[in-house]
Amino acid sequence: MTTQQTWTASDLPAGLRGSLIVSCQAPPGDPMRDTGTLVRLARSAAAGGGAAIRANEPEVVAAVAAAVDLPVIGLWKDGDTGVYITPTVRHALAIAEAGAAVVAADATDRPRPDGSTFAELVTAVHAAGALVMADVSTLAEGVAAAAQGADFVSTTLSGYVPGTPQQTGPDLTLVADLAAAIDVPVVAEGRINTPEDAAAALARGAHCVVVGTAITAPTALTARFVAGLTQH
Ligand SMILES: CC(=O)N[C@H](C=O)[C@@H](O)[C@H](O)[C@H](O)COP(=O)(O)O
Repeated sequence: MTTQQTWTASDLPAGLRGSLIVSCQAPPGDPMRDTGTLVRLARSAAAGGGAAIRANEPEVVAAVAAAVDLPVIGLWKDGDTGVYITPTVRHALAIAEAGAAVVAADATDRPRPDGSTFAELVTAVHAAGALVMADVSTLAEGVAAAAQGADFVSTTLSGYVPGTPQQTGPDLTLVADLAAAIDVPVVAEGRINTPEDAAAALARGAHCVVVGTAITAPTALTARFVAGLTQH
C-alpha cells in the first residue's frame, strides 16, 4: 500500500512537538529482523498513535515509508562499534533516497570513516531534501551539531560512548542541558522504558521522544523478565 504523505520537511519539526516516535528495529540475528515484520511493527505503532517511525537500513526505510503515512527517521547502522549510525555521507544519501524524511546520523566528536565532517553530511542530506537528526552522547556534541545545521539533536548515544553515564533509564540530565543550550528541537532517546520516563523527558525540555526496545523488541523484553525471575 502506498499512501499520500501528509507532512512536509519544513513543517515536520513543529508537527512532532510533544509526540512519540517509535523505533522499529531488530538487531542482527533477531527473529524480528525481517522487513515485513518491521513494517507490521511500524503499522502497529501508527495505529497506537505514534507520530513517526525510526527505522534502519534502506530496504526497511523504503518499505515503511511506502506502507505507513508517517514520516520516517531513517538511519543505516554499519557495524556496532565506533561511528556506526549512518557513518558516511554515502550511507546518509542512501537513506534519504530510500524515502526518509529525516536522516539520523552519529554526530559524536569521533572521526567518521569517510573522513567527512558532520557539517558536510548535513549539507549533503539537505541538498537531497531531507532533514538531519544528530545522534549525540554529550552536551558539547549537541551544541556543535546544532551549530553545524542539524534539524534535531537526539540523546541517542549517551551511555553508548565511553565516558558517558551508564544508566538503566534515559539521560534526562543531558535532555535538560541540551534544551537549555540550543534552539534546535531536542529528542529524548535511549532507554525510555515507561510512559512515565517519556513524560519526564518532555517535562525536562524534550521536543519529542523516541522509544524502541520498550515497544518493539520482544527478545530483549523477554530477557528482562527472565532476568527478573532469577532474582527471585
Ligand atoms: C545506541 C543505538 O545504537 N541506538 C539505536 C539507534 O537507532 C537503537 O538501537 C535504539 O533501539 C534506539 O536508539 C532507541 O533506544 P531504546 O531501544 O533504548 O528505546
